[in-house]
Amino acid sequence: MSQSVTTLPIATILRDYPFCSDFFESQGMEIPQTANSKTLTGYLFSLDVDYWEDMGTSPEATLQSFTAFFEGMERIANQKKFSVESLTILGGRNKQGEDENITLELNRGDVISIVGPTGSGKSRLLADIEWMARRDTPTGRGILVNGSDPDPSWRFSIEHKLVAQLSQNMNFVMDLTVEEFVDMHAESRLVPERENVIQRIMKEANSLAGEPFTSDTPVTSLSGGQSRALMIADTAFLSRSPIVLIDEIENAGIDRQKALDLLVREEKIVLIATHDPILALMAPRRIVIRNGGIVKVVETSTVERKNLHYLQALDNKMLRLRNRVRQGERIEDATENW
Ligand SMILES: Nc1ncnc2c1ncn2[C@@H]1O[C@H](COP(=O)(O)OP(=O)(O)OP(=O)(O)O)[C@@H](O)[C@H]1O
Repeated sequence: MSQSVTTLPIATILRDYPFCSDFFESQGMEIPQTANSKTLTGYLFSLDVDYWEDMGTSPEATLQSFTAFFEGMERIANQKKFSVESLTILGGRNKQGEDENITLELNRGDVISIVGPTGSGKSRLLADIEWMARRDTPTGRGILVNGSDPDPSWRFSIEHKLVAQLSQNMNFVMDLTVEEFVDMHAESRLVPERENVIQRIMKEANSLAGEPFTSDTPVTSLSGGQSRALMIADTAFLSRSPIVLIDEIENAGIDRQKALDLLVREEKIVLIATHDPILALMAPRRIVIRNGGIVKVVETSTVERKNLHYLQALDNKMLRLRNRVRQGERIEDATENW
């Protein structure tokens, strides 16, 4: 495919593969309008020796770099075709070396929380999934994708990046606005109609975050909750990874239910390690971990789901209390109406 592209007229290349203009720009090549009807190969070989001397390269080397660039971009575009229908966790051993004795299958659109005391092994389970464990981690667990052993090379492959991980600390170090950050990400994913996608991400991120932010906000000035909200919306719309691992979102002050709904709508498999009972009950199932091992999987019952709004009301009371303390108020009515 990429070989034949170089024999197409430049105008056709730029129309059908608009990302190619980035290649020419990065090479410092300004292609005049008059060359649009020439093939890329024809144009490059029509340039004189002085031009190539100035550029410090040759038409052959430029064609070779173009072909490598084009093939790389095509590979990225083709990632869409790999679909994960199921993820299976094959039990390993707990910290005492006892068998977990479990096989757990998750399907597209499933959300499952992971609960257990501090140090019990919640993050370890997420790490096993991210690493696509093949009985080669301290837990001895195995992970299957679509019922089969994933190829070990996927661990390092950008094309098969199956897992997106949202960790507790998201620190931006780039000097970019929110819009520039999302646009850069969308561009690297070859997303068509980037403007629309950016707007959707901004809208969803703002509906998740407590405090709104605009597209010209520098990413470095986002609060913890706002960056979390941005990354969740960004993951939902731009990440091709079908599996999303979340390590704690409870402290980020974002709308947890909306965050889950958004990821589910995009048909991701979502696993959330959490100490937050509300978040744990929002998921239809929860994995209970003790002493490094999965001890059971509990389905959220109808009663639990029904009672969720009581817990949320309690949580809102705590939030109001927190805000009052933050404002410097004295709290002497805590037993009455917070
Ligand atoms: N089955 C296991 N076998 C051996 N080591 C394990 C096992 N499970 C967990 N560990 C180890 O136990 C330690 C604590 O686990 P981990 O960090 O996953 O706990 P956690 O539940 O996420 O804790 P926290 O709630 O504090 O974040 C880690 O060093 C981890 O590698």
